[in-house]
Amino acid sequence: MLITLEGLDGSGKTTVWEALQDTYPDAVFTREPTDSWYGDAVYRSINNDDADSLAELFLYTADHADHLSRVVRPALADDRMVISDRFSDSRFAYQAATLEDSELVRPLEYIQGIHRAFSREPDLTLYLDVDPELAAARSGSTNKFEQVAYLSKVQENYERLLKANPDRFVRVDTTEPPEVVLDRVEATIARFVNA
Ligand SMILES: Nc1ncnc2c1ncn2[C@@H]1O[C@H](COP(=O)(O)OP(=O)(O)O)[C@@H](O)[C@H]1O
Ligand SMILES: Cc1cn([C@H]2C[C@H](O)[C@@H](COP(=O)(O)OP(=O)(O)O)O2)c(=O)[nH]c1=O
Repeated sequence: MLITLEGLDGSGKTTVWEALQDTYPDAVFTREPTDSWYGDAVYRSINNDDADSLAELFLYTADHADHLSRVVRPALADDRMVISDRFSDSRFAYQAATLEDSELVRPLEYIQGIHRAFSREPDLTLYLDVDPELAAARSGSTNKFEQVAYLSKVQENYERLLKANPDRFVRVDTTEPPEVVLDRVEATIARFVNA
């Protein structure tokens, strides 16, 4: 079973992901960008304000391909629960925003198409919902993606994904304190696992 955590920067994904490690000690905890050299390349691009957005999409996608074949698919083949802090939906939401004014006609659909050929859809995606202003304040706006205007576009893309996949996504309100958010996430996962 593949469970993913998605949301804007500062939505509290990593806080939840860390806490879940105590609740599910047998699960495989992983994340994108990964800690491989592909992930290092991605972080170099994140920290480069002049990075080409299309090149960046392919760096993130290369990291995802390696993540899938090296970590995710083997764990799922062993019947392990995999919990990933960000996954393909981050590309659909973020890179569709960076590529909005590019030569691509429908960036979100284009990026989904690339993934469809080789990727694996999560079974359950927890969307940690936060407005862009709070997200930027919580994340400290430390990189080029953490600005309110950009995060608003990313949020719109996430909303499109939620609308298109109502059975896979569960929205969690993150204006509540971290322990309440964690309770909601755990209850959702428990319902899903026991269904
Ligand atoms: N529910 C919450 N309410 C208030 N602050 C939170 C909440 N969840 C996380 N935070 C704080 O917001 C910041 C960003 O959280 P983090 O888990 O790193 O988010 P993300 O991984 O989505 O970027 C951290 O300082 C964290 O302590
Ligand atoms: C995985 C992924 C991340 N990102 C962005 C979101 C973040 O701004 C940045 C780094 O991700 P991450 O380390 O998860 O940041 P945070 O904990 O602040 O949410 O990379 C993409 O644009 N596309 C992607 O496919």
